[in-house]
Amino acid sequence: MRVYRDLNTESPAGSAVALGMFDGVHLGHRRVIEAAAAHREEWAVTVLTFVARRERPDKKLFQKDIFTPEERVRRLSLLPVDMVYMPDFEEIRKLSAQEFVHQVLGEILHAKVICCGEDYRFGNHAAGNVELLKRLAKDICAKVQVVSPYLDCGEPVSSTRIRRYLSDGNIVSANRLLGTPYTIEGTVVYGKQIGRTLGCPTINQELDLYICLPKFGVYISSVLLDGEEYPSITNIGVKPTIAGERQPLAETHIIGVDQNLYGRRLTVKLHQFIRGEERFEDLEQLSDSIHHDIEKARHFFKRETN
Ligand SMILES: Cc1cc2nc3c(=O)[nH]c(=O)nc-3n(C[C@H](O)[C@H](O)[C@H](O)COP(=O)(O)O)c2cc1C
Ligand SMILES: Nc1ncnc2c1ncn2[C@@H]1O[C@H](COP(=O)(O)OP(=O)(O)O)[C@@H](O)[C@H]1O
Repeated sequence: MRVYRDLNTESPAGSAVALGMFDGVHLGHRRVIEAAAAHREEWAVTVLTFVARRERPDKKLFQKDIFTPEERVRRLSLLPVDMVYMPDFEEIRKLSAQEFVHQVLGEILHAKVICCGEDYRFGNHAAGNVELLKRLAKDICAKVQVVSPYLDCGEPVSSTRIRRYLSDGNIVSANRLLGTPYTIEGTVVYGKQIGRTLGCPTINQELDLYICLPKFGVYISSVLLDGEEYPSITNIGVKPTIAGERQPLAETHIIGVDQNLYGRRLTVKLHQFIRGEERFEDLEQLSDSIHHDIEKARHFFKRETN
């Protein structure tokens, strides 16, 4: 899969284009991509998305994304996609609806088939809708395929729903809608080296503050290490029991591993929320609670394998 971070490269051939933000690359997004991928024998399967602005001019944050753009690309790369165009939003923001279809979809992507969801908007001030897309697509001899919303429990699967589940700690529902577990990816950094004194060393990963963080608390998780998946337990939060700065971290104890992991880039999958983060009276109470959490994780994986 080739990834272009701007619109300067013309598609070498005709393409079946999936349009959308695709934040989360959830089950609904996959339907749109599958609709484009159904034309793979004939056309290159191309995802046209963009990197949203993170701050407003007044420095306030826009709505946070589920995943970083890098994670979005990684998830897209697991699907039948040949090319991803992911320009900065600024590059397409000013284009009128007609310019977007004629110039971007027509001249750059050579779109032959255009797939999108019912609520897809495009062009300056998001003025274009699916009806206008169908009309303008005729000018470039492309067909439009509108994919109806994919439902879960009778409700459309949406990035908004997933964000809400994440902030409620409902990781099971978030994972169901994502179609694959929510992940945290990052380099292992040094902490205060207290973990090992509690009998629970943890890999510490910094969290991107521009993404929608899961509810602070403890999660049953797993870590992919040298091609093998290990059970683990993760705390996401600011560890209020420990004095010091309050940068949110993901801290994960990997069960059955004793290895120096500093500097490694690792992926942690979250499976189940077990409790909120607490401020304990002392380190002994914290340690007791962590060991209780580890037991719960062991039990969870024992059930999974039986
Ligand atoms: C399973 C688990 C649960 C945790 N729960 C809490 C908690 O409820 N409150 C808290 O302040 N810290 C919690 N922590 C974070 C610990 O305080 C932290 O891992 C420990 O102090 C070691 O930090 P270090 O990596 O800087 O050495 C938890 C860590 C783990 C692995
Ligand atoms: N089972 C394990 N799970 C997580 N980290 C481990 C494990 N065994 C050894 N380690 C190593 O120990 C380090 C964590 O020890 P810890 O005392 O918590 O230090 P720090 O405060 O720097 O995170 C990890 O970064 C990793 O290199």
